[in-house]
Amino acid sequence: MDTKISIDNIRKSFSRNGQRLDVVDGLTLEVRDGEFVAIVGPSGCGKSTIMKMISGFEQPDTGAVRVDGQVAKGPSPKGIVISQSGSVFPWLTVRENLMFGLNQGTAAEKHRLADHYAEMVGLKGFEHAYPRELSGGMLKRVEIARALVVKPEILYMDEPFSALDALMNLRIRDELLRILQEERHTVILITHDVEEALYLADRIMVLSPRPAKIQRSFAIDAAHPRKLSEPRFQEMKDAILAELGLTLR
Ligand SMILES: Nc1ncnc2c1ncn2[C@@H]1O[C@H](COP(=O)(O)OP(=O)(O)OP(=O)(O)O)[C@@H](O)[C@H]1O
Repeated sequence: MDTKISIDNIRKSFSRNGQRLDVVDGLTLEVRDGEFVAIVGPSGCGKSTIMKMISGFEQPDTGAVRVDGQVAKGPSPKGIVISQSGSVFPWLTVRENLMFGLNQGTAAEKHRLADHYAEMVGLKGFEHAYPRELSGGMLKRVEIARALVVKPEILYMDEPFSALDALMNLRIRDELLRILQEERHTVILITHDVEEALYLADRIMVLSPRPAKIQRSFAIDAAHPRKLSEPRFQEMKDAILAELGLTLR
């Protein structure tokens, strides 16, 4: 498979109270077209900063991020970010939210596309509902549908499910996998949830404490759905937690 995203030795520091804070310290990673890469790291190590640089919203001090071989100087139209905070407009219905990013086509075509993606994420029948009428899990589905409707080549997911309760989190993971089987996207997921990464990703990159760099990577050569209770996943989970400095007895 071809390289989709190439992250070449990126560094980032911030200045705080006149002091330099090194946040990312030489991160290098190649993501193949259609690959699902999860990045896990300890709290405050620089995960969101890394995601902002990869998605083009922040520029690295040195190094470069390339998408399809082109240096990313800003957010690429090829990718879309799904974050924890959410971006659903409360004053628009589900259908209107989904239509918002569509620039081409007639109103009827936009309706059809919006309703298709609403159905895909399990929101059929809620096209005319307002966000305040939806549960947290349904809102997250609107978020995912809003990202998918513009047919992005890359999904950048920054702790997208962390605000959901545990059960809804598990459901949404399965929906995401189902959608990715229907429409292949390249995905970068930032998470602190090792099981989420093990369940979803083709590869897991474990970050060091701040300043962040890749400490170790784990390839997961296993089909979906995955049963995380299997010994091989438990062993990998223990190894990842050990990398994060959490050794369980
Ligand atoms: N724009 C900024 N200016 C100054 N410092 C910043 C800026 N953005 C992030 N930082 C600092 O960089 C460090 C890493 O922040 P970042 O949000 O990337 O970490 P994180 O791993 O995503 O955190 P968390 O696990 O809590 O979500 C923190 O100490 C933060 O205060």
